[in-house]
Amino acid sequence: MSVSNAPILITGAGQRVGLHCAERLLADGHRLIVTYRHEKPALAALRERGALTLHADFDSEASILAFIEQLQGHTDSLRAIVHNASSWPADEQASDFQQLFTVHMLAPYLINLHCAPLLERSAEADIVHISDDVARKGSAKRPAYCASKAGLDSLTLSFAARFAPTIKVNGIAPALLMFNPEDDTEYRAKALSKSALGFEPGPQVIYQSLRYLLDTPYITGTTLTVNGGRHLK
Ligand SMILES: NC(=O)C1=CN([C@@H]2O[C@H](COP(=O)(O)OP(=O)(O)OC[C@H]3O[C@@H](n4cnc5c(N)ncnc54)[C@H](OP(=O)(O)O)[C@@H]3O)[C@@H](O)[C@H]2O)C=CC1
Ligand SMILES: Nc1nc2c(c(=O)[nH]1)N=C([C@H](O)[C@@H](O)CO)CN2
Repeated sequence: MSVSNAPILITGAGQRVGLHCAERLLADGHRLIVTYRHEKPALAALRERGALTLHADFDSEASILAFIEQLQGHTDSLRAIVHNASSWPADEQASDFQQLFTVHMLAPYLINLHCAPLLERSAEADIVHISDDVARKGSAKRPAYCASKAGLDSLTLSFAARFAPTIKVNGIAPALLMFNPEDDTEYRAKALSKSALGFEPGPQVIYQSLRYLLDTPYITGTTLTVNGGRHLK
């Protein structure tokens, strides 16, 4: 028996893009489960609007498996899983390598494998990996971050083939979406100059892409590029 109002899971939804998508999906009428690592003021509002907030730090196989067990205790179905949680070190060190691959690859890999049965109980089912356009060309400054996102793009292809036809698996690969408060004027100008469209789009372009993937039944194994035309410069 398929479940029509199964919840959507978004990881790392305490702030910025994940929070925006959580708010929009609640407004669309979806039931929602979000993960957070550090308590944030915005989480209280999500709870007031009915979202289930689960603490999760995807820093080891054990912690990821513990989250999965926690999740399975709260729901027996899922409409979608959005893998948004991510770390972006300002000054990447070799010591960051393991944690970047854990959050960007091991967490989506284990959650997808263990939670596929929950998705299978939903009439429509989607997995969406939030990647990064930088995987297209590499990153001299953040090679491990970039490689971990490239690996996530590969998981999109593999899980799309593995879970078809019951679960669609797609990705969204943004370039600049939102600056961070510490980004100075020079950095901001340089980042904006890297795209053909030249502006900071904000988190809504990820929600629009996510809505498109959730609503379109004939797309799987696809990663949407949302980069303002960086590849044209
Ligand atoms: N912002 C941008 O311009 C761009 C973003 N992207 C991608 O879009 C997505 C959203 O970006 P953005 O909103 O800026 O992301 P953030 O940098 O704001 O991080 C999102 C969340 O991930 C959580 N997180 C980080 N590490 C872990 C971990 N080990 N376990 C669990 N949660 C963790 C953080 O939790 P906490 O805060 O509690 O530590 C944070 O709230 C990301 O996947 C990002 O890589 C891609 C290109 C550009
Ligand atoms: N987890 C995060 N990943 C990324 C972020 C971020 O703030 N958090 N920011 C970027 C940059 O905007 C980059 O795309 C342009 O300089 C990339 N990934």
